[in-house]
Amino acid sequence: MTRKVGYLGPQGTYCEEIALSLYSDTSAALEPFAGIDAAIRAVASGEVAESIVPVENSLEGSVNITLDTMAHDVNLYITKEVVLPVRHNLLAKKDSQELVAIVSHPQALAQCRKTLAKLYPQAKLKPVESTAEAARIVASGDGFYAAVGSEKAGHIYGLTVLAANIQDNRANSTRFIGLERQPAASLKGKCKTSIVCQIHGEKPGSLCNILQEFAKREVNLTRIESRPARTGLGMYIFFFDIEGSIKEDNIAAAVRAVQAKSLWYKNLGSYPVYHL
Ligand SMILES: O=C(O)C(=O)C[C@]1(C(=O)O)C=C[C@@H](O)C=C1
Repeated sequence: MTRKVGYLGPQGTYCEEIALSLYSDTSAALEPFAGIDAAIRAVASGEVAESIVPVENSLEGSVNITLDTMAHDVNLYITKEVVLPVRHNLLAKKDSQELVAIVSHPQALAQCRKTLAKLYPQAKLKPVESTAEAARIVASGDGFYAAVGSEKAGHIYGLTVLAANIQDNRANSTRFIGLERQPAASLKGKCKTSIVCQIHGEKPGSLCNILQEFAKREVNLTRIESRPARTGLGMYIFFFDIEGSIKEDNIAAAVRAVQAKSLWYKNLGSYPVYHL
């Protein structure tokens, strides 16, 4: 049976670019989804074997819907991480008018905020589900809108590039993850491990106490992110990204110790890291 791989669609998103680079030489069938949460849930329901979704951008930080869906709504494993340098373009119809609005994924708009304010101060910024959906909307509109997206999205939807490289920072890059129902089969090369937990937060030093489990075993963390626990105001869950795989004894021991000290804990898996 053909392996199905979901991504945030429609055709022409950065998620699709990642999926194509991973699976173009195989028989995987790529399936677009209208939202990040829909792409993730499709893995949990068995509709697809894997989905590719964004998790963090170097300028704008976490993609919250990805973190929240993984923590609260599904039980899936991260099986790969792919880092993509993101170069945004302003895409419009050939006969475009003075721009009334610029549409895109909220993360993409935020990554270009200063540049867009300088170039088109009059234009309103309108968030939509993805950069390619923005290009599709602009292509079917009346010429008063432009989209922030990839050059490829411009080609697909027949738009011209009004301005290239409009991200506010040259180092703009996004981390994408593959999510599956089983943990990664192979852990070769550079790997990371992710966990999420809720800890007893009332006592002073609670977070420090958890962090010491990593420090005393010389386990390096690459990221800590907190999100609302959804159990009350001021209650948080913490995501930890760890350098290395769970096959390493010190990491396995640190993770076990953190689990034992947590009110709630979820293993998000160990996975290889790739750069495009
Ligand atoms: O809309 C897309 O093309 C996406 O793949 C989503 C997304 C994101 O959510 O971060 C991915 C990369 C860019 O950073 C901007 C948008």
